[in-house]
Amino acid sequence: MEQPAAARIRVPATSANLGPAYDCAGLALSCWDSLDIAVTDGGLTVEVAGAGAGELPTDESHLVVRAFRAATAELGWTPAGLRLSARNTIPQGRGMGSSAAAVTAGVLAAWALCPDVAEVDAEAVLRLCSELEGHPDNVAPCLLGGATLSWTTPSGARAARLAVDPRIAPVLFVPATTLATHLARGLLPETVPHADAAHAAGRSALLVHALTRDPALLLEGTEDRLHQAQRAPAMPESAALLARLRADGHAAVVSGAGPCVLALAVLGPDEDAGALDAAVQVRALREATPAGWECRPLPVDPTGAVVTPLSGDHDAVSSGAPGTHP
Ligand SMILES: Nc1ncnc2c1ncn2[C@@H]1O[C@H](COP(=O)(O)OP(=O)(O)O)[C@@H](O)[C@H]1O
Ligand SMILES: N[C@@H](CCOP(=O)(O)O)C(=O)O
Repeated sequence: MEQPAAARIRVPATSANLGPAYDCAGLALSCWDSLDIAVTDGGLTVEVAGAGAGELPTDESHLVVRAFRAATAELGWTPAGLRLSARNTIPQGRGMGSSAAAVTAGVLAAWALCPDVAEVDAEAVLRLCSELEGHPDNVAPCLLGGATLSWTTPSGARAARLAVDPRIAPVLFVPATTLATHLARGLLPETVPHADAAHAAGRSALLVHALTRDPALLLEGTEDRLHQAQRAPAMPESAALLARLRADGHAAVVSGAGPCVLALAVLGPDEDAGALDAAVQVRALREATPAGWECRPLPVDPTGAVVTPLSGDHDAVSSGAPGTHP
């Protein structure tokens, strides 16, 4: 069976941690980068439109290219040349998982285009993406869609998908400023008190229950002691917004390593679920938006990464987990 010479890869933004579940929970959001990647006779061409245009490199150091090369090396394949055309809508350095999306796109492209591969191995892709990214909590929802739990074993990262309660509506607050994830990780202490570890374990377990069965518990289920306060000096506006939203009863968290803030609104008329009228909630959140920030309701992306062959004579290539588009 002939592999496609080119593929279109669509990868979603993700919000990691969701409060207490540091490095292990994440949510895919309806905001995507789309990349056309083609094998050519030689050389490397990189074009970037949208987020990062004119700023991201267009050579071998481009993150999608680096991830593609890492995957082709694992697959034992050396393509002659490569053409990459990216249309990005995920802002970089904001805590929306742009680097995980880039890594996922590059690794999936290698699997989709490699002539010796019949189908994408979802486990191998998750393992390599997590190694390249350094933690699995963004790449797991990027690949699988919805909300995921992810963890690392001696043989690599693994992930499980959660069925998110459909009343939960993510609303993202996006500042103009950026914070590199590696710098934010450097702000965290080597160790934490046992009481804080116990708090994180309890709240993370509660978070899963609240996300899947009882959204009324989201405010308590998103309480964090492991990273948000420790990183606050690097993003004081985010910390202030977070405190204000939580004091008003919104289940708000720092998105990933920040500086975006994510609020999990609970929509619908079901008072037992702690829901307010949808319009009231979204209006209240919009009114809380600081000057210079953008308030973006972003529904959960249930699908995750999508791979579409752009030529060749066989059906869409996918990991089996990521969806496919006709
Ligand atoms: N679409 C992309 N294409 C190429 N490189 C990217 C892309 N998105 C992110 N990156 C790289 O990752 C960096 C941002 O990663 P990171 O600090 O983890 O922020 P984020 O929270 O957005 O993932 C960028 O500065 C860039 O080097
Ligand atoms: N668990 C990580 C998540 C980083 O997410 P990003 O979207 O900021 O890359 C962390 O908190 O460092």
